[in-house]
Amino acid sequence: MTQPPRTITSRFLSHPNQLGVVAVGFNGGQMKKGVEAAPMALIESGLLVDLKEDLDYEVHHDNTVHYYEKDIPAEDPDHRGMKKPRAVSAVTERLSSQVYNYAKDGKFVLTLGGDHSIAIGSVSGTAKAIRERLGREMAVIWVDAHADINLPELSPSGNIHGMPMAFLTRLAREDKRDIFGWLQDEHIVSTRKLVYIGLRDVDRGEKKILRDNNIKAFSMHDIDRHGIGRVVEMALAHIGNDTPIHLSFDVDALDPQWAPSTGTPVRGGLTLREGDFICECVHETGNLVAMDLVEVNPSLESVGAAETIRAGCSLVRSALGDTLL
Ligand SMILES: NC(=[NH2+])NCCC[C@H](N)C(=O)O
Ligand SMILES: [Mn+2]
Ligand SMILES: [Mn+2]
Repeated sequence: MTQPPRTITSRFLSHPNQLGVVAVGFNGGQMKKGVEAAPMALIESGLLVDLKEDLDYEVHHDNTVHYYEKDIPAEDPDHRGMKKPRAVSAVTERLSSQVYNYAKDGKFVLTLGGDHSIAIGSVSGTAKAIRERLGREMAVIWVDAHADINLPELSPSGNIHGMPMAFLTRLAREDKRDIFGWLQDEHIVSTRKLVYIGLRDVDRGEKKILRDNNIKAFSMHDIDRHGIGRVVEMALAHIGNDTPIHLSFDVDALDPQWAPSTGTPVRGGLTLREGDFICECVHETGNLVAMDLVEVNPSLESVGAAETIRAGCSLVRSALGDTLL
């Protein structure tokens, strides 16, 4: 269906119709191969063409899926229980500057993962650009079955895709430059500006972190109790209407019925319609400046891969202003 041309507005972007896209084929934040193929699969299914042709975005993309082979060190022993810490650090450091380069011009930045460890790069890059450009702190809406805020020592798996929010808030810190020591003050997100939606598999240590730091979190229980409409309203009210938003969407927030092809599926999740609704509402604020879509793994559950890719495309389109009517 063709849509009437649309005026794209945003309080915090100088070029709200310009979209910088970074395709990140990285899987080193967890152990399952296949998640590196997601950006290609999403693009091949027509995502960027839709954004150009249906939604009128001017898409800036280097037509490359980045695998960062040259940045990945040969030697990468575990450190504080973290697996592949130098690889994740090097890749996210590079990604951070790629995202920053689009965001500093006032473009919207879309990062297609890859596993969720890449948010260390995308969120830090946006946060730095927003600070420089607007002198403001940015908020993060993290839609996920998981909180991804494990401290290295408390992580049950050692997989860094379960830790990005810990490094981004400085709850986890490391001085070695090649293990996230490159993260500076300008890259950091305040725990007050973080909101979760969709949680249902949170580790013991993470629950304590959420409680001790008073982090705003809406679980599936909250969604069952209040309905998705009220939950999104409360999440946005917590952030306030004067704050730029980075939306980090892990496809495993959706129920495996809608997104079976993902590395750590958890039953009892969002319907695709609820996921799209979250994205639509965040778009409607006019405050969204960046989005990640992560954890699509087309090689898992081969029957469900096309379904999962379609769900991912739908979430991105919704966040970028696609409407039903
Ligand atoms: N981005 C994700 N899918 N994260 C899953 C994390 C699972 C678990 N909490 C861990 O730390 O290992
Ligand atoms: Mn997850
Ligand atoms: Mn995640």
